[in-house]
This record gives sequence, C-alpha cells and structure tokens, in this order.
Amino acid sequence: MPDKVLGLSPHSDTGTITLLMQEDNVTGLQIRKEGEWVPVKPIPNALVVNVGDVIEILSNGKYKSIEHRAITIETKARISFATSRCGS
Ligand SMILES: O=C(O)CCC(=O)C(=O)O
Ligand SMILES: [Fe+2]
Repeated sequence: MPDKVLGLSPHSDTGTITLLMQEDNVTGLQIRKEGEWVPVKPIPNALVVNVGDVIEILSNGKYKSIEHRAITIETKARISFATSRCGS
C-alpha cells in the first residue's frame, strides 16, 4: 500500500556510516545537492554507503554528512534495509 505510507523526512545520519540496501528498480532515496533533491538510483548488487555526522565532525568537514530523505511512489512498493554504526 504505497499510498498509505509517508517515506522518511529529510535528515542526516547521526552515526559514523550507514549501509543501505535498496530494492532494484524503485528509486525512493534522494539527496539534497545545491538546494535540489536528487534521486539516488539503485545499482543492482550495490550498497549505498552514507557518511554520518560523526565522520563529518572527525574529518573536520572533509566528508559531508549529506541531507537525504526517502519518498514513496504511489504505484510501487519499496523496501530498503539500513544498518547504522555509531562508532562506539
Ligand atoms: O530508506 C531509505 O532509502 C533511507 C533510509 C535512511 O535514510 C536511514 O535509515 O537513515
Ligand atoms: Fe538516513
């Protein structure tokens, strides 16, 4: 029921890194680049590696903890699996 869910609000990840497995052929993840929302197309058999706030702080801003969100598509169900490391 993709029309009954909300997706994920804009945020940056708080930990070190997030590994994200997206379903092929359903683009829902978007990053904010220069004020625009840019879709992150799933690549078959590939993981998205997202840098979190801790890495941005530890690297003095060299690596950015990018703002992102997940949107829903009315006609397609989407499954993503995220695992996050907090560095402890
Ligand atoms: O479902 C997604 O593509 C995004 C998941 C996410 O941003 C998160 O778990 O922090
Ligand atoms: Fe996230």
